[in-house]
Amino acid sequence: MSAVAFERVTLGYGGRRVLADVSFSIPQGAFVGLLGANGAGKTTMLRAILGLVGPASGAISVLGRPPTRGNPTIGYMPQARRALPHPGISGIDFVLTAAGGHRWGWPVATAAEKEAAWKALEEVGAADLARRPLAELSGGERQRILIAQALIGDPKLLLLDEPLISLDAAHQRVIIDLVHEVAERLGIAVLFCSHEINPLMRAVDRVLYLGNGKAAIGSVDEVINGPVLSRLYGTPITVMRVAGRIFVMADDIELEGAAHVHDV
Ligand SMILES: Nc1ncnc2c1ncn2[C@@H]1O[C@H](COP(=O)(O)OP(=O)(O)OP(=O)(O)O)[C@@H](O)[C@H]1O
Repeated sequence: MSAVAFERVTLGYGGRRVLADVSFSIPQGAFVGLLGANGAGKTTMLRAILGLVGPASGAISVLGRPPTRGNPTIGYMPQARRALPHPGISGIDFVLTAAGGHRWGWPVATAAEKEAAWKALEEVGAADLARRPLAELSGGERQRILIAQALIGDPKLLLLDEPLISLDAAHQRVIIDLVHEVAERLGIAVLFCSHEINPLMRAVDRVLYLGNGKAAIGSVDEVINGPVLSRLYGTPITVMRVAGRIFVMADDIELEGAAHVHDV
């Protein structure tokens, strides 16, 4: 049984297609980098796995079952710009919202919910940060709290939407190593959405690259090369490796990294 399987899946909004006839599968416990240009459909794919966007055609399976909303086997970390309810909330109260310990806006967690929240915070080494307001934390510290929230309920699949956004290279490395270590220890498959392959190279088993409505999956070498990316971008792409880093270029413009902009 795969962690995630897409069989000839088409996704879109209204009549507008985002992905067309896409098939792939992700084994349990695999660490997969989900890449693609702005608007390629990364978030839409995560939303489909969460059961929030239904396929126009084809079949999606998540740990052997069709997607359902509120699936407890999935931990989801939305993009930070969409994630925070209000800045004054403390880390522990934020994590408790995922444990079900907030009702009508009040923290009325049961002992079991509190225990689950502190356990998740400890998994990511964030228990010391948890009583501080999220607004006071650095970007890297806040990402730890968001990852802790995604770990509530002992998921078997983690969907992380751009956890590296607005982090410097050193903090990116810390977050990737943390997710890698926790996922390996707990046997969790990870779909790690990023706009750049380089920071992920130390952790990924596979890359799932989206573009032009299509997807390619495989090792870094199998996917991040001129022929495959030219197909996904619909334009001639050159892939260069310099000092262990990969540069994806169309004409003289670097496509990954600098070209990928978010309104953070
Ligand atoms: N709720 C929606 N209704 C209509 N169109 C949408 C909706 N959400 C996303 N889209 C469109 O679907 C396409 C894919 O968007 P999506 O957010 O999945 O891309 P992405 O790869 O995650 O992009 P980014 O890297 O910018 O976050 C885009 O063209 C976007 O405008």
